[in-house]
Amino acid sequence: MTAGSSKKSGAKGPKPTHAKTEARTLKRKRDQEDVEKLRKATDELDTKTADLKNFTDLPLCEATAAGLRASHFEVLTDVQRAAIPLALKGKDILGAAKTGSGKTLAFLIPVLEKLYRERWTEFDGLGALIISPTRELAVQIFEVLRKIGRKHAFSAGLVIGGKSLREEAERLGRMNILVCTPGRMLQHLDQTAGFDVDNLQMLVLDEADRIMDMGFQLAVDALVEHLPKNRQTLLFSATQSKRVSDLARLSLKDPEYVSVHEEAVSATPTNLQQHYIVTPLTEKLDTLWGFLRTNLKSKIIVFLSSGKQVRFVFESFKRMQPGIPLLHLHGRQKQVARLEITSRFSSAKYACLFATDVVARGVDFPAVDWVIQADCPEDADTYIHRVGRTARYESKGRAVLFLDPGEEGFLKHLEHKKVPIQRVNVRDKKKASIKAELQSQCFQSPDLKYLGQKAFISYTRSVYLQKDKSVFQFKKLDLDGFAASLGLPGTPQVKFQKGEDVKRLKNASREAMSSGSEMDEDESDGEGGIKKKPASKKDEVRTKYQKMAERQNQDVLSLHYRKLLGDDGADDNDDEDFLSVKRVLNDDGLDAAAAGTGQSALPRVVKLGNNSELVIDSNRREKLLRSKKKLAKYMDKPSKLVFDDDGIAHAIYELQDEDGFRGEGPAEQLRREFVEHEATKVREADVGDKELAKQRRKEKRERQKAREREEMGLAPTGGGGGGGSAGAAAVAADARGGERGRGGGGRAAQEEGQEVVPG
Ligand SMILES: Nc1ncnc2c1ncn2[C@@H]1O[C@H](COP(=O)(O)OP(=O)(O)OP(=O)(O)O)[C@@H](O)[C@H]1O
Repeated sequence: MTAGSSKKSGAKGPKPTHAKTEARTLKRKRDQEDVEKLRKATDELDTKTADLKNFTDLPLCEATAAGLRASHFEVLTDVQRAAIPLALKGKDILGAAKTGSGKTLAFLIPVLEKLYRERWTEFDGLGALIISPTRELAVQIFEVLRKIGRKHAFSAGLVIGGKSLREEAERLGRMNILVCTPGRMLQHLDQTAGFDVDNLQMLVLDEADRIMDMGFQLAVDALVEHLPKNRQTLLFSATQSKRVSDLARLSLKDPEYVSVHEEAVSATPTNLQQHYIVTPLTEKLDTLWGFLRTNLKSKIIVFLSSGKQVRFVFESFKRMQPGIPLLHLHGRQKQVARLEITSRFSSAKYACLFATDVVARGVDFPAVDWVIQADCPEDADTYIHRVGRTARYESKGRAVLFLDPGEEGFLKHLEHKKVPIQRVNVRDKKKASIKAELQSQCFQSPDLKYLGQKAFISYTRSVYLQKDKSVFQFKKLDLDGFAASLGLPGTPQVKFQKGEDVKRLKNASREAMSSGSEMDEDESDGEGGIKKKPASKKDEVRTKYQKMAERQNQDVLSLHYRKLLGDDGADDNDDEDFLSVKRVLNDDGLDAAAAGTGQSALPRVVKLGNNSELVIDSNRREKLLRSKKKLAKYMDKPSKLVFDDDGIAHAIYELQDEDGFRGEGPAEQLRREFVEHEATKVREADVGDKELAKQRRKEKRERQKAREREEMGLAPTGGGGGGGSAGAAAVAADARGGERGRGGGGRAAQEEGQEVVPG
């Protein structure tokens, strides 16, 4: 019976709720049949012989197929063709394929299919967990998941920190698929009450070798502890390790090795051109500058070894305006800034991004023309991942590695890994030195000089700490030349602790997380990890040099630099730095923490007037406050002032403002009037002066005559008339000459008068 006929007869139709229930039952039945069909097709699929070209050749549910169609994915890539059928069959997979070859879809499609086939609903909780070593990569995976999973009803979430734990925790319980970074996820597993992962069907590790690297080992161990053993596990990377210990750690069951490019002649994409330039460390920035200036219409990523290098090169090049938009990205920036920069660079047509290895892996920036490795990577795997940011999927790309002559040993490692690379030279006419320009920039800006000092120390330190001494030879570094090439006025002193290990330092933050201490996910200058819990002052053993370095640099720390740090505010507690500069000041200039405790153990800043500041962070500086003389050294130079009749201070020379000057008439006329006026004054003064001089000469002569007469025994001559005239002359001179008359002729006249007045 149809709904229409029941209406006609006037009889009541079935209740709408019944219709809904019926429809739902029908749908469930259809879905069940669909799932059965898919399972059968998958079982029948012979992974060795099947001729798979397109996604439509795979046994995929309609929702996944529709998502792929809508995202314009049609033809399978090699790794997708090899991995997806095996994963659909429920196998654990260890997948390795070149950068940009489409590994993301190779694991996301099986994730969606697995949950679909299990008829996963919102009430079943977390079904799949995808782990990425960096936030950038996690965000990207999440975006691809949203695109191809748009027709599915699963809920998916991104857990990468940056929000409060509670905010994230509230949503976690409702998610079917989570994309996360290891540390943050572990935090939730440890701390979020009611977050249940017992049902988890699938665990995916993208960039697995990195995640299994020592920095994340402990986090991953702890994370896996929480997960059910009975799950499917997929591991993917462009450089896959097959370490048995790693596989045991993840409890992989008879994993299938999918290594589609193992037989390939090169480990890097065939459409990637790779070159290296031998350029001494002291000329590296010149070479980089020259390169940028000649490639203004390009999209370029420049990899540097640390966040400090990135900041210095970005800041200094920005001031010199190369003519291409500059961006910079490193692990110490706030998440919002990082995401914004990533999206700006993604959408830019021409731009240069200075970055650390935080974007070396997995990140899929569209249409990058060049990857420049200005600092030599720590190993060949890092090289392969870095160059993989260009020439992705079917596009072309070019990469250039800068090597100091001492680093040419690195080429052997590349050869061993099947990386084809050719030497090129910089054309002589393109060579130009920017040393003088950098020197002038550093001279003008203490902030830049400060960044340069930090860049110098972090670079030399990283070379010193590298394990591979065949490539990284600290002793061969021309430290003075390097410092000069950064524009620094002197060579900062560097001193290292024995037994330091660059990887351990880079990863220290991540290792710390295994202790389960309160922490937030973040990254070191390298790749993803967990922000280190700041060591207490007591725990922190600081060398004499560290203390000295702090003092050396604090005077150049200005407001501007704090602004520069801005989003990088967490800087400097990162790598047990020699130059720890961490000042959060409240209104009265006291360090917030110090003010709270009433102690001066933490640095505080004292304002000295004339806008200068002094950082007080040691007893020596504390004492300095008591001596005005010593303090004067830190103050600006005094300037002379004159006070007018109203007691208002003025500079000795004050320039009339231009408008006022112009309002008084034409400049030439004013000049003439001024000259005339001054000439009249001079003439008048001249007449007076001549008169006075004449008078003085006369008086002198008369005095002399009087003395001569006295000596000859004669009585004074001239009587009243003579005296009168002398007196009269003196009065006249006095009236004329004012002060001058009183001091000279006036007194003479009095004397003469006494002489002439009879006694
Ligand atoms: N089947 C496909 N058809 C067309 N484009 C594809 C296909 N698969 C992947 N791509 C595109 O290729 C690019 C690289 O894919 P993806 O990021 O998955 O590479 P990857 O192998 O994970 O690289 P990496 O090792 O650097 O992480 C992406 O832009 C993606 O959209």
